[in-house]
Amino acid sequence: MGECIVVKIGSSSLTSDEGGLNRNKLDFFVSELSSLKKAGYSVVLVTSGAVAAGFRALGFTSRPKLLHEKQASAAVGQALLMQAYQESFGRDGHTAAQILLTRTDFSNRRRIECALMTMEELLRQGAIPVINENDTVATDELKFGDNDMISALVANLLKAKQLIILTDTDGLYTADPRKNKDARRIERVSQISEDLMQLAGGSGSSVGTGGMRSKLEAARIAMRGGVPAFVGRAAEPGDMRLAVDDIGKGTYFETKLGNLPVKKQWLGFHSMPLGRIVVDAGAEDALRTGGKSLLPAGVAELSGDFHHGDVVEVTGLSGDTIGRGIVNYDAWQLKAVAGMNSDEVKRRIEVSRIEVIHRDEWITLK
Ligand SMILES: Nc1ncnc2c1ncn2[C@@H]1O[C@H](COP(=O)(O)OP(=O)(O)O)[C@@H](O)[C@H]1O
Ligand SMILES: N[C@@H](CCC(=O)OP(=O)(O)O)C(=O)O
Repeated sequence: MGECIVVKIGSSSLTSDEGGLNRNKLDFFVSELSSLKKAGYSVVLVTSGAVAAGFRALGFTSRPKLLHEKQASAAVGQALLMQAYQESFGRDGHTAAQILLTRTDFSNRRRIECALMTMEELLRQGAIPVINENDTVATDELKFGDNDMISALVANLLKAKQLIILTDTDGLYTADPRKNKDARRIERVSQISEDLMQLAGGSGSSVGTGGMRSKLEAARIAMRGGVPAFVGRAAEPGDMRLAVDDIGKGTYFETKLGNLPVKKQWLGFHSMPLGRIVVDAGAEDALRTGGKSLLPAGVAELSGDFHHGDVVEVTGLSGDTIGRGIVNYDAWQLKAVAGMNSDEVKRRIEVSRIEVIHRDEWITLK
């Protein structure tokens, strides 16, 4: 099994504003992916396009807006999309395998481990997992919406060599290039700051959803998981290979961090925090740079009805997120001892562990 490359293709690259699949474009991407496989890489495809491929067949004249209309369109379009990939990969001698995932699947450790084992087995057998969000069952509040984030989470799970997010623009510009002719491309990014996020706008087409902003959020998660990312375009034969070889038409997001174990990925990216703990400046420093556990003395405030074993989000006094961890106290216990030194805590309450969050059960996020 070769090094793994996760490639995400957006609706705007596969369909037109009027809806329906553009088979020529799809065949082009498939031949690019086949050439990566030929070069020895394992390839995972995350593809959008189900809604855009399906809405016209149901009589809609443009991409529908209501959730149930989009879900119905996706039910039609996902089958069309998959049929097209199977035919096209089949012609190149490859087997395509459909995997549909929701946010709920990612937040359930057993389910996501099953999905990971399935993907690994498919790759071992030389097949190409083709992933999309399971649109027909994803509820509005819990929807990823676009596939940028799914592609980053999958790249982290598979500890991929690289995440390639293909879109209709050749990378991140200093402003939306559709609206600002003077916008310049940013070639390399080593940290995604809030200022950089401000440069990125929404979608430029009526079929795409996330825009550049959701691609930056995805790149940030991939970088945190130790996977470098590329956001750009593949329009000519060989472009995808150039992207992998570090000379593609787009923006590279570099990372010096190592891959995260699946347990830490779950904690950081998939778990649902049930409470919030605000820590003082000393504790913030200890968590961010010292690799230390959080002790009751550093707790300034807390909210939420959490219990021992639950995941909580930790913020600094300014309210900015620092990270997440598994808490060793019930909320009522921690309220009673917040800010106290450890000897005092032991005199007042009985806890299995003095650390509020042990460093082994902690991940720094920002
Ligand atoms: N700073 C920026 N740099 C590049 N593209 C941007 C920027 N801000 C907004 N965009 C828009 O993001 C669009 C790509 O996102 P989107 O339409 O969601 O595509 P996809 O369907 O591939 O996910 C581009 O067409 C562009 O108009
Ligand atoms: N799961 C949806 C993705 C919707 C979408 O447009 O996403 P994207 O093109 O990645 O911004 C679909 O297949 O239609």
